[in-house]
Amino acid sequence: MIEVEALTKRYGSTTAVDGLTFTARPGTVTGFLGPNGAGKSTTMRVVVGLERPTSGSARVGGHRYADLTAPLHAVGVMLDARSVHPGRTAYKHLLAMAQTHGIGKARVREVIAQTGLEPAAHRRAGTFSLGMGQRLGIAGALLGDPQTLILDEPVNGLDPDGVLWVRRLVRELAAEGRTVLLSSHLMHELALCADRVVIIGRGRLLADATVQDIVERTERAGAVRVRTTEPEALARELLATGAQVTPAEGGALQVRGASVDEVGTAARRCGATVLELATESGTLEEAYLQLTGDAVEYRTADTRGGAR
Ligand SMILES: Nc1ncnc2c1ncn2[C@@H]1O[C@H](COP(=O)(O)OP(=O)(O)OP(=O)(O)O)[C@@H](O)[C@H]1O
Repeated sequence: MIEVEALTKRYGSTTAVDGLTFTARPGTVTGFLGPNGAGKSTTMRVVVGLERPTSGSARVGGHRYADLTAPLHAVGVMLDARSVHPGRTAYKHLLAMAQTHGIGKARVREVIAQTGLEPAAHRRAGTFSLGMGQRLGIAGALLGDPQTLILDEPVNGLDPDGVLWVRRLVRELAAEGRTVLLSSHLMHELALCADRVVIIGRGRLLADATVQDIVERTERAGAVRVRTTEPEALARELLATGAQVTPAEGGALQVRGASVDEVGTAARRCGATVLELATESGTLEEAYLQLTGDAVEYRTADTRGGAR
């Protein structure tokens, strides 16, 4: 369990984290999202004792990280996969970590096998690809068989096989009752592997809910999309029943305030042939973009030439 409570972290005049409260629970994969500079890394660094909070607190399994006597057994952390000494082999790196906690060589070999690093175990980490470095970082996080895992961008640099492997791994870890906090900018991937998401912007909480709840809050969710041979006639028919109708992509109509059945019946009344009819559902990416629209620190001009 990770409990972040009223956490604030300032660097001089920059407030990186601003009164943030959330809990990542056992048996759950919690996705941690936010635009660049939102304060995710700072929050994770405070949780694992690399930064002191300005105010508020962060606890792992009920303890401050600094009070943990054997941190590797309590929380497995992968914050920066490149932080490995480049001259050390994967095996030596993990063995050095293991020795700080009296963990045996058998466990080192176990996590090497679990993360698919066997063929590279005796190669220097400096020669590793980004994806192999990620696997080594995850191996280090798993070493102490911890109840809580914090993984910053674990799928970054992984090939499709690796992405699938991380997805299965985090699901398995949660199924074993562990707490997994996972940051990623890959919304589609997070939607597949996270149960809940915590979304922050400018250091503040924007949303803390299940993926399903968040997706249901999108502007598109619950609307009906209909494509017909007689869009004008159907629009008139629906407007007369009090529904709201707007033009949608591909000559379709987006309808609010009427169910699929009601739209189908209205089409029959006005003699329109229905070519397509479905309830729309949003995506985590849409929900994220809607929620963080005002909290993006670094904007890029969009493809139409204007700022979003
Ligand atoms: N050591 C530091 N000194 C000064 N400012 C910092 C420091 N670390 C982070 N910041 C600032 O705090 C804010 C939050 O940064 P943080 O790295 O936590 O964001 P993030 O959500 O992890 O971003 P990203 O997705 O880009 O990794 C940013 O404005 C950043 O510039």
